[in-house]
Amino acid sequence: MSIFGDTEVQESEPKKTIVKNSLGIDLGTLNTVIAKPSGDKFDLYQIPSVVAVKKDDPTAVLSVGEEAKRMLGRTPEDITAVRPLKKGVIENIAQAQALLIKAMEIGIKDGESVGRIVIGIPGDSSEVEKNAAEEIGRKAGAEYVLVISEGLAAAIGAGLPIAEPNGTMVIDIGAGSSDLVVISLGGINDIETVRWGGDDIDARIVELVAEKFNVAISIHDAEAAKIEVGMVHCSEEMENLSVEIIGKAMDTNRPKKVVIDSMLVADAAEPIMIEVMNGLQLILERLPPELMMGIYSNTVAVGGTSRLRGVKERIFDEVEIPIKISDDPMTVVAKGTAIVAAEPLALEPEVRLKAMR
Ligand SMILES: Nc1ncnc2c1ncn2[C@@H]1O[C@H](COP(=O)(O)OP(=O)(O)OP(=O)(O)O)[C@@H](O)[C@H]1O
Repeated sequence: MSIFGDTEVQESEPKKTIVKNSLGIDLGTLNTVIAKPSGDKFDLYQIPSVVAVKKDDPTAVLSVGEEAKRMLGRTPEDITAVRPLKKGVIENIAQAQALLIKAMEIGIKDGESVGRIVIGIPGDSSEVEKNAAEEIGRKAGAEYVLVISEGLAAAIGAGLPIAEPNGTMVIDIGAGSSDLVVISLGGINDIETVRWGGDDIDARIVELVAEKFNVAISIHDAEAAKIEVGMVHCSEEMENLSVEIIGKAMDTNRPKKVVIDSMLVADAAEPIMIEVMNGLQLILERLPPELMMGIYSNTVAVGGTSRLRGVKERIFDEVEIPIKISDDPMTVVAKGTAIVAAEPLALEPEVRLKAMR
């Protein structure tokens, strides 16, 4: 269990009615983030979205979270470590349920009952996927489960004026998928989901290093290099940083040092950025002029991949919308779900109906 700060002060209004033992959960492809309302702040926890299962019975979950992640790549022959979500979509219900139960155990102390949980899932999830998430929450022991779109949750967590008619937009660039969500009058007005994200950048870095240097590197080293020196192509000049990695020479099978620089990461990120930009163009094509002013003044980027240097500049280059990168891009969805969980009035009934599309 990793607690990464329970001291952040939420800027939103103090809550009126706190529902006992309410939890917000962002069920992510890479990480599951749990936010527990605590006064006007949140206790935040994060676990890797990984479970270890028996190879011959993928529903037999042996461990979840950190412990399962440590097993990735080094499991005994009969055990495998897998992610229950792929590209933001629940792939295996039993595994996702184990993940959710773990998340609830972390957020709720022993012997306490789980009152109300709100789960954020990608906004373009099908009815089947949405029902599966609700079902999992109930099976995991929650009295009340509400599933809302991650984009709407992010907007609430970021304190955007979601109830106003002018509109706001959230650009959520995650690990497996990216959601572009327009919100007005408390509901989702339009959404475009691109099944690409930071994981794809890591995979591209591995490919580019193999092509360029004939060296195989691990996906974990690729991700670490991306986080350390990463950027995306944009019109503004960014410092070209570099990091050394030891990989395996593909011709000699010996260790070999390679240098990964920001330009290589930007090249690897380019196909993903193009997909996100195309999604943005589609949203803008459909956007009624009435919402343009709101979008122009109130667009926030969230999700871990929005931390790459140059994302803000690239978006302005492409669509001339000045965006703000969230201060807490990886926890804002969980915070938004926790606000809804703690404050039943955060989403009015008619808004709830619009919380998914
Ligand atoms: N500082 C950083 N710079 C660039 N990328 C980062 C940084 N920190 C995290 N990431 C990337 O962000 C991604 C994880 O983001 P996030 O936690 O928002 O995704 P998720 O919610 O698990 O995924 P999804 O939204 O697709 O279900 C990973 O690809 C990770 O490598």
